[in-house]
Amino acid sequence: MAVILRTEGLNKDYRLGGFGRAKIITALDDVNINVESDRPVIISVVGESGSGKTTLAKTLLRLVEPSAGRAIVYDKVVAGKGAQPSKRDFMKSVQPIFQNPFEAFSRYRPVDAYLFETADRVAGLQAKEAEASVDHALVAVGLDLADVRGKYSNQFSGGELQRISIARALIPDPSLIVADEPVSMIDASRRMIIINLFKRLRDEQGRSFLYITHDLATAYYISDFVAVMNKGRVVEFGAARDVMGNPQHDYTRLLLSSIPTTRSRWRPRSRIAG
Ligand SMILES: Nc1ncnc2c1ncn2[C@@H]1O[C@H](COP(=O)(O)OP(=O)(O)OP(=O)(O)O)[C@@H](O)[C@H]1O
Repeated sequence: MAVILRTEGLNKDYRLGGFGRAKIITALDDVNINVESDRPVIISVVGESGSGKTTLAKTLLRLVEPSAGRAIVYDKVVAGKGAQPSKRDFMKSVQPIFQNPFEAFSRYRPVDAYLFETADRVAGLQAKEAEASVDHALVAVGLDLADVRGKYSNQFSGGELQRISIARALIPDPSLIVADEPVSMIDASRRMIIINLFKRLRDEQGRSFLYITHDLATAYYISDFVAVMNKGRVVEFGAARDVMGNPQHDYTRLLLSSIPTTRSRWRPRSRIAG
């Protein structure tokens, strides 16, 4: 079994204010998560605003350096002491999807230019391979190169643009995709297209996901594992059916009680390792 994601004593302190008036904000406080599996998984991180979810995502994406501890993705230390892969190797194995697809693409540059740039600079593909890889990635998200070539971000809906972001993330053939609130800016009617796409990419392409969300309903629906964060700490972590079906922590119960209608419809996936 591979260690798909493990964090060991992960800590992140932000220092605010000048000398003498400095205030320390502990965004991650001894975060320990361990997911070992022989199949790809979707791990959701839920918690209210300010609980540290984005800081965890940024740490795994190497956008912030942890103050202590380390993170392991697919058996490699990717953040903290002893981080192994070079930047390019790292970007091939862990790719991001961000909240606002309109911020990911400038309106003055055709979106396919971003895809070809990723194929060249991150995946290291030659022109012909790049063309095939970009098209393949777009087909995986329900589009193709002919739909996208030469068009600008304002010619797409938020949902389409987020699917193009996902295609971009697929081009380097990553093992883990870190998706920070990927549907919160998308029209409610189109959210499930993205959520179902994550499931399909897990099952058909073997990608694992870290899905960061406020939305417990979609977390219920797609997760194999769930981490519940509160004030920088992971207060509950485990197989989704355990955390959501039999929460042990008061904070998890509080979160769950805020969505009673969805909870009553939730059913665990039978193949979750337990
Ligand atoms: N660059 C920063 N400098 C200082 N404090 C920060 C910085 N980034 C985050 N924080 C603080 O760290 C804590 C955790 O923030 P974080 O964005 O990780 O939470 P979150 O759970 O993702 O919240 P949200 O759901 O609102 O995005 C908060 O108190 C936040 O104000």
